[in-house]
Amino acid sequence: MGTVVDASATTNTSKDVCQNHLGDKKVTVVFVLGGPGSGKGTQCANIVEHFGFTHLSAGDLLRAEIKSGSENGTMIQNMIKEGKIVPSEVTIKLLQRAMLESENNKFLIDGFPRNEENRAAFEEVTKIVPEFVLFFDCSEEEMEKRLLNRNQGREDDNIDTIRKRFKVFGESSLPVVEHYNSKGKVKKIDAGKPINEVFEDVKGIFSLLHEKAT
Ligand SMILES: Nc1ncnc2c1ncn2[C@@H]1O[C@H](COP(=O)(O)OP(=O)(O)OP(=O)(O)O)[C@@H](O)[C@H]1O
Ligand SMILES: Nc1ccn([C@@H]2O[C@H](COP(=O)(O)O)[C@@H](O)[C@H]2O)c(=O)n1
Ligand SMILES: [Mg+2]
Repeated sequence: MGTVVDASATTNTSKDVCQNHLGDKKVTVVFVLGGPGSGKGTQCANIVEHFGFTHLSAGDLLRAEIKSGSENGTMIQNMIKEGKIVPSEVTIKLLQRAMLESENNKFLIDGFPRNEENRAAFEEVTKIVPEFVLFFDCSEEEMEKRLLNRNQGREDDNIDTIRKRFKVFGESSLPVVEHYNSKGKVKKIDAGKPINEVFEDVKGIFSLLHEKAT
């Protein structure tokens, strides 16, 4: 997907790791953003394995909430089928609970914030500042191909919903990436390459973070 994110403005030169507090623990948060099918979940699994982060996918947490029989389940299911963004208070509660229940203090938050409301509400409620935003840049053509071949039984992996998700991504999620880019927080990755090549680039970024933290 063509974006206006300027790769030259993506390097965070700060030597300090952001110190955020959640309850009584210090936490490091990396937001993982990118279009539907850009490979966020795939690369998060690799980062977990190599760098000891805990992966929290907002979409997975919402799907688990549907399965749990929650009172919000039907509303969430309808929003996901339409490719729409669930109200922030619901998603933020799920993310906060997952972080508090985890024994880890390093989190990859995948697929969040997805719009300006998500971003502002998370900042307001948690006061957490992301260390950086990992942004997977991929063409719609490639993402569509990947989603139609994913075969995980997701109700939103059909061509009608996929088109709606692309529209929401362009209209609501890319502006969030732009917001963080204007603050020098975005690390953009070419996600159109094969999985192992994408991970080589991702590794470079997380190795630097690891060095900064030690
Ligand atoms: N670099 C890649 N090259 C080819 N296929 C890939 C690549 N990365 C991921 N895939 C495949 O594409 C599909 C989508 O990947 P993944 O689930 O990681 O995307 P995602 O960004 O998390 O999508 P969503 O936003 O819909 O959750 C999966 O079937 C995955 O195996
Ligand atoms: N912050 C978010 C994240 C996701 N959703 C909804 O879930 C769908 C699937 O998300 P994936 O990241 O797993 O692709 C997404 O299309 C939204 O309907 C949300 O509302 N808010
Ligand atoms: Mg995913």
